[in-house]
Amino acid sequence: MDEIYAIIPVSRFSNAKTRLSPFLELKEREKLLKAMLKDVTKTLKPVVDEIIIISADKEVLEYANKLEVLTLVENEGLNLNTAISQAMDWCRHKTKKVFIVPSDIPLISKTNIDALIESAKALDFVIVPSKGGGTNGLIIKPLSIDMKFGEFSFKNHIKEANKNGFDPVIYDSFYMSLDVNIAEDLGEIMIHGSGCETQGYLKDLKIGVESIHGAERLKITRPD
Ligand SMILES: Nc1nc2c(ncn2[C@@H]2O[C@H](COP(=O)(O)OP(=O)(O)OP(=O)(O)O)[C@@H](O)[C@H]2O)c(=O)[nH]1
Ligand SMILES: C[C@H](OP(=O)(O)O)C(=O)O
Repeated sequence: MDEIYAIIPVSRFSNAKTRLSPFLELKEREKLLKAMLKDVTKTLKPVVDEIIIISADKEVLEYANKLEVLTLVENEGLNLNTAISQAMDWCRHKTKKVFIVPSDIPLISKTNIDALIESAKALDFVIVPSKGGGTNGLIIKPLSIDMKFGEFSFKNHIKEANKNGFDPVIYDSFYMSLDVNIAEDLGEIMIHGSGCETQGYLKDLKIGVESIHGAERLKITRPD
């Protein structure tokens, strides 16, 4: 039996990062997702036994093949939580642990991923919080809790851990907490993401970032 597999759920390219649609066009959002997937898979490859990308989108799965990871076709009618459960079911007799990771955390390469994986091997439940109350990493035994991705999933995953008798360990990583959902998040990638594929793509788009001290922290710019 292997030690740990990463599971990366990926939505359809046509649904990719809809909250960025005021700022990036559909094709640009697809390219952003591809760049983020490159960063995430490159970071995970050396530290896990397998990476599984699960998606309902044929084109996403074709791209995943190019990244040389395993792919699973999501069953029809599933949502994010049930898709992850499908992937966990597929690997439950193959690996002791799964590391559930979203596709939109390109700064994962800046965190101490070896330390996270090593410490998690001896633990039942490790969770990485995201900005805004979500979950950007979960290391558990396959199917040992119900998936609660969605609104305030960090709090809900902790509840699930407690309900199932696990002692939740919180792994605090600034870089992994930064998922890319809105324009301001692109600014964080411009600030912290040197060397990342994702920053390279945003530079191609000539995305700029300025510090402002108003209702928002960052102003994101782009030439017309
Ligand atoms: N397989 C699968 N992955 C999903 C699904 N919905 C979201 N994801 C993935 O789950 C992770 C977290 O997604 P979110 O940040 O909540 O949403 P998003 O779809 O990327 O972006 P928005 O459209 O802006 O909400 C990302 O890796 C998504 O690609 C789904 O229905 N199936
Ligand atoms: C799926 C959701 O992602 P977010 O909306 O925080 O990006 C979550 O982490 O529960």
